[in-house]
This record gives sequence, C-alpha cells and structure tokens, in this order.
Amino acid sequence: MICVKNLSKMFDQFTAVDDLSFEIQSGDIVGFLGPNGAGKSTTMKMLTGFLTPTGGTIEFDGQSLDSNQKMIQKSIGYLPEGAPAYGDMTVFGYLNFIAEVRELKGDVRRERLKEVIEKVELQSVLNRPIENLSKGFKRRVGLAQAIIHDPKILILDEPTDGLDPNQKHQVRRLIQALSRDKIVIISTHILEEVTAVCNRVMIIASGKLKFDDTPQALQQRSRYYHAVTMKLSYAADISGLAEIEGVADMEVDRVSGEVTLFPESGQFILGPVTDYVQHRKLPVDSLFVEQGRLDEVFRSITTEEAAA
Ligand SMILES: Nc1ncnc2c1ncn2[C@@H]1O[C@H](COP(=O)(O)OP(=O)(O)OP(=O)(O)O)[C@@H](O)[C@H]1O
Repeated sequence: MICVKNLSKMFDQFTAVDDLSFEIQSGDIVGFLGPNGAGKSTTMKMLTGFLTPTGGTIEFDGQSLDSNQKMIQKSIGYLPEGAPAYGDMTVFGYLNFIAEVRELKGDVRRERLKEVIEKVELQSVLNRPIENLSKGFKRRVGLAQAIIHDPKILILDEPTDGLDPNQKHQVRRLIQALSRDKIVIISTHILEEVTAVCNRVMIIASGKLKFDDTPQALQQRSRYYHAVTMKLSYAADISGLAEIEGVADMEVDRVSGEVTLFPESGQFILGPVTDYVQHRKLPVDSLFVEQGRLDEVFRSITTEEAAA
C-alpha cells in the first residue's frame, strides 16, 4: 500500500504540488489526470524517490520512502516522461544493462529478458540502436525496462504518448495484464484511457487533488450522464421534446444537428422520450443514452480550480 500525506513540492516560490494526500492499495490501477503543468510528473518523481518533497510523507507498506529509499526503489518500476534511454545502445544491450542494474543474474536474468521481450514484442528490433527506433518502439523499450524486475509498483508517466491507435491498444492491454496484484499509476492526457484501463481516477489541477474516485463516478458527474441524444433525418417540430416529463433541458448542437435532452436529477428519461418519438412519428435516425462525457467533466473540474 502507498500512503501519501500532505505531500508538497516547491520550486523556489512556485508551488508545483500542493498538500496531496491519498492511499493506493494493491490491485489499483490509478489514472493520474490533469492539465499541462498540473504537477503529475512532479508527484510521480517524488513517489519514485527522484525528487525530494518540500513537505509531507510517502510510505510504502508502512515504510517511509525517506529512510528506506534504496529498498523501496527495488519494488518500483518507473517509466519517466519521454522514456529516456541510452540512444546508442541496442535494445538488447540496454535491457541487459538494466537487468544487471536490477541485480538479476544468470538464468533468472535470461528468463526475465526473454519473457519481457516477448510481452512487449521487441523481438524484431533487439539489435537496433534505440535512437533509430520509432517513437512507439522507444516507448515499448521504456516499458520493458520498467517491468524487467517484475516490480510490485509500476509508475508510468504517459505510457501511450505518441503511439498510434493500435500501439495504444496493445500497451493498455499489457498494462491490464501486468496489473494483477500490483499497484499501477499512469499519468495520461487521454481521458478514454482511464475508462479503458483504470479502476480509479485522480485528477489534479495546480498541484491540488480535485477528484479521487472510480471512472464511473467521474462519468456520473457529467451533465450528460443519462441524457438522451438523438439525430433526426430531416427537420421536424421538436419543441415538445423539452416538455416531456423528467426532461430538464434541451440542447441542439448546431454543427452535428444532434438534439440532447437532459434529465432532471435522478430521472431516467429513455422510456418517455422513445414513447414520445414513436407517438409523434419523429424522423429519428439514431437515439442513445449518454454515459457521461469525460472531456466536459474534466474541463469543469479543472477550470473550477482555475477560477478558485
Ligand atoms: N525542476 C523544475 N524547476 C522549476 N519548475 C518546475 C520544475 N519541474 C516542474 N516544474 C513546474 O512545476 C509545474 C508542474 O510540472 P509537472 O511536470 O509536474 O506537470 P505535469 O502535470 O506533469 O504536466 P504535463 O502534463 O505537461 O507533463 C509546472 O509549472 C512546471 O513548469
């Protein structure tokens, strides 16, 4: 378990991380979200012992990071932002070097290297210098070095940054497969990533924790949660839609032409809306219940902070 209390980091007079407190249990895959400059990387660097906090405490299984850094770092795998590596080394040379640094020896090292290379699918580039690889392969090499010693805690700073959609999918699957019995913390700008991979979301803005709950709870915060959106095949009189019982508001998207009906608090309006549409024979092409729009909640949570 990771226990963080009142963590802060100042760079001169600037507060990058401001009084963060949270606990993370084994099995948690935490999505760490926040706008640019929110303090995600700084927090991750403090969790991994690369940066010393200005204030607060970090404990792993009851042991303070401050006084047990070397021992705790052995159980952490870290993919820093941008996945830095020694560019002139070959992929195999680099991973072998990291395995050595992680004190893996003999058969265990050979086995781990084989396993990780297969898992991250690096077989085709093993003898190529890292600097000549595509961005996607560089990220994968970064991921491989982070997991080589089978750490209990994985801290991944934007692991899918710069990957194409197929590679993103592959890395997410890999993170999910790796996550059993581990703590995984990933920072990302991709909101869909948290619903695809994480069971917990933490949002920070200006160094402060603004949200800490499940991805579903985040979606439920959206004003679109359980709204009904429909598209009509041609213009029709829709004024009555706003009068349906349980409907609080109606909006028409000028670009897409979609009509969205927002429910009153706690109401589920799909039934009355479909009844109305059928009864009035409205020319509806598509109609669905919204699950909540993450970009909208993210904006409202992080700009509340800016306004505060
Ligand atoms: N070494 C440093 N010296 C001074 N300021 C720093 C330093 N490192 C980070 N900062 C500042 O601290 C703030 C938080 O930076 P951080 O990199 O943690 O944000 P982030 O949430 O990871 O952002 P991004 O999503 O853009 O990677 C930023 O304003 C950044 O400029």
